Amino acid sequence: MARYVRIPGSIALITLANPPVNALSAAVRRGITETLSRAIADPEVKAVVLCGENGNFCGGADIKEFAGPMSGPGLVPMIDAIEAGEKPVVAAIEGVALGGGLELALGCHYRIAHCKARVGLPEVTLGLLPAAGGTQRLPRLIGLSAALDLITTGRHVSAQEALQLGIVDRLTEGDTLGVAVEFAQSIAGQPLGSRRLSTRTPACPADLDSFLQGALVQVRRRARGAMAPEACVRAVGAAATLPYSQGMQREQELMASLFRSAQARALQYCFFSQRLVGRWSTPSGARWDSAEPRPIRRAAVIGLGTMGRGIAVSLLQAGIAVVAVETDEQQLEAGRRAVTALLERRAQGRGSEGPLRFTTDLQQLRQVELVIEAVFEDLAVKKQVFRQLSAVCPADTLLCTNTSGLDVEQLAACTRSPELVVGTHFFGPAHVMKLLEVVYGPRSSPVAVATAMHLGKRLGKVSVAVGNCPGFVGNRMLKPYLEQAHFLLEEGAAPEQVDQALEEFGFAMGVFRVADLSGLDVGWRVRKEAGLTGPGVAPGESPRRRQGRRYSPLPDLLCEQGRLGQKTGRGWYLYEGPGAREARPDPWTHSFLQQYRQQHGLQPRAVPQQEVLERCLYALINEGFRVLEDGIATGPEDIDIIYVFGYGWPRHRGGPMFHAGAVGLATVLDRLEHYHHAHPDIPNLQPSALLRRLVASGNPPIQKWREVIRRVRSQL
Ligand SMILES: CC/C=C/CC(=O)SCCNC(=O)CCNC(=O)[C@H](O)C(C)(C)COP(=O)(O)OP(=O)(O)OC[C@H]1O[C@@H](n2cnc3c(N)ncnc32)[C@H](O)[C@@H]1OP(=O)(O)O
Repeated sequence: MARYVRIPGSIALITLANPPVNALSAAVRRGITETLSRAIADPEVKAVVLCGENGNFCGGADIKEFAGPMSGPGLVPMIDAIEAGEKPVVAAIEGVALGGGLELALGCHYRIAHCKARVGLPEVTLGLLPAAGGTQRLPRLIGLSAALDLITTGRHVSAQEALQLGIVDRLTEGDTLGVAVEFAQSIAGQPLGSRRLSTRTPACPADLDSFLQGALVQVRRRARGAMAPEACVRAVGAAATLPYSQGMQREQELMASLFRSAQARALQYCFFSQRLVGRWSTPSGARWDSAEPRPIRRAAVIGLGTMGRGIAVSLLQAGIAVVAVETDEQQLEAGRRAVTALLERRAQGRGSEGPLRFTTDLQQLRQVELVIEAVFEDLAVKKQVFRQLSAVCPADTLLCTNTSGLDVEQLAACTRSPELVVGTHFFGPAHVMKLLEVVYGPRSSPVAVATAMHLGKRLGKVSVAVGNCPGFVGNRMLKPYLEQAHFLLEEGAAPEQVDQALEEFGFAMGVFRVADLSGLDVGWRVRKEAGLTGPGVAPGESPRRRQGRRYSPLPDLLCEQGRLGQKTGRGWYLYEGPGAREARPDPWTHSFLQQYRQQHGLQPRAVPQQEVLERCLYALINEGFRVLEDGIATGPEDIDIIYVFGYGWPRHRGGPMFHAGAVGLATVLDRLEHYHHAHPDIPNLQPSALLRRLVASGNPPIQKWREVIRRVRSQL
């Protein structure tokens, strides 16, 4: 679908028409090919302007087509034909020119962009590379170094940066199309020569080999195990060393190695899942398309600890006025300094922020439309805060709790309007991390859920609506994962061995390095409150059994030794000193584990890497199936997005539930049965009913799981 219009002054206008983003589907490619031939054949036409309908130039190739057989004209010959033509083609870029959309624009001889447009080659984020000449033309236009940055990160570039880099020739604040048409008239008949980017020689760094080597090291570090970034480096490297036609051949070969890869499938699944979670629904029938969010202009944050500070910054940056509340002047002052410093650090190049007020007086909340409570993670303290909030805030104020797993309904019960209470589980640092779990309680109203989900979007977060249970989705699933890691230490593994297996799988940090970073005392406090350790434990109870199941006291024992992680300079690992970050294996930990095993009569064994992965990951996945059975998450995509955006699950592996499907559900079931048989005292290894049902249903693709989930839920 591309429209063709002849406009006065010998200009042909070709408009891509495939809303919402004019993706280059087979029909659009056909449309461009045909209309371009028409323009070339028409002797009256002296120049062509290419634009997109609906305020968007083009969002790239149609990702939905990737799963099926490719049909219609290829992108490469289509773009080559534009570049090789004798009539100048001007791209008029509004909205976005991304991926194949930018490659199309690079095949044009001139590019004129609206000042609010964005361009980029985000193929790497889909497990691909820009294989319609992007890896060959962009370096020839802006130099190897800048092109490599854009292509390996996939970042979107503002129109201003695109102008500075030389990607676009001119910006306009007004009528992009009008400017492009006028420009096309002015250059009609001029020689095209080096406007054909394929004829240029790219500007390269002096020591090309070490530059490319350095780039490979960098991309490997950034996304461990991801194939596409490496392929991008190699393709861009080819632009520097080979003539254009051979570079294009290399680009095609590298693309062929990626196109049908499991990683590309996983990343494209993430793309669509990220959008799917926005179309939320709850068991009570509330839905994204029927519940109307309330506008939020003024909000309050209660508690200016680490999380509260980040939440306040996030709100302010979204242009929302914030009242920041602390209990006493000293804490308030500390909060004020921290928030101001964060805002200053992030100020450069950002838009205007909403006004900010600090107070210790809850009466100042009479005007706010939404409150986010971010006090200490203690139910009694939070209940007290909710009682106070309910007394001072207007009755229609939405009250949110930032908790990582406490019961939202118990807090709602402390208020006069329980239907206006939801959980907003931010991830730290809250102004950086992209995930927001929006937790609806049994009484949360559709408008409350819709407002929190909409707020998350305004804050630039990926929001996922989840049900109310201890730990919600993310932390609930984390528990069996952590538990397995501790059991593996008891059985003979070392922390660095477990971490290495997980890091080779793709996590940025293994479980023990993460624990040291976040502080071992966090979990210790939770376990004490749950009566698993400390004074709440019944006298005479075995240290390795709690509540009728296997328990590992290892992390408690470390805390009792004052080993709380990085902040104390020692945890599972040893650090240079308190606050230092480089983790070193600690002989103390090894001998502590040895003594522990001896004390409990445990015969250490060599734990294979595969067992580390299977037990940690499959225990987590198994809990994911239970989360689905219980209706806490609506579909596997919700879980996967939570894990990719909040828990460092490697994106190129799609998320835990996608990974289970990729490994094969029957395999996951088989391995869980095997491990449960070997460890009958670990209930988390017992395969869930849903997993069994999915296997019995013939291992359907993940997109079909929801049907089976509905059946299982209806029978429970
Ligand atoms: C032969 C192989 C060649 C590959 C080269 C390529 O071009 S690969 C594709 C490269 N392009 C991209 O990665 C861009 C992907 N899209 C986006 O980043 C964003 O969608 C956007 C264009 C920046 C627009 O963002 P916005 O927030 O405004 O909207 P949504 O993201 O919600 O998108 C609206 C709907 O459009 C669908 N969609 C977007 N891009 C594509 C695409 N390239 N192909 C197919 N569909 C696309 C998106 O899925 C949304 O659909 P819904 O059904 O409404 O969820």
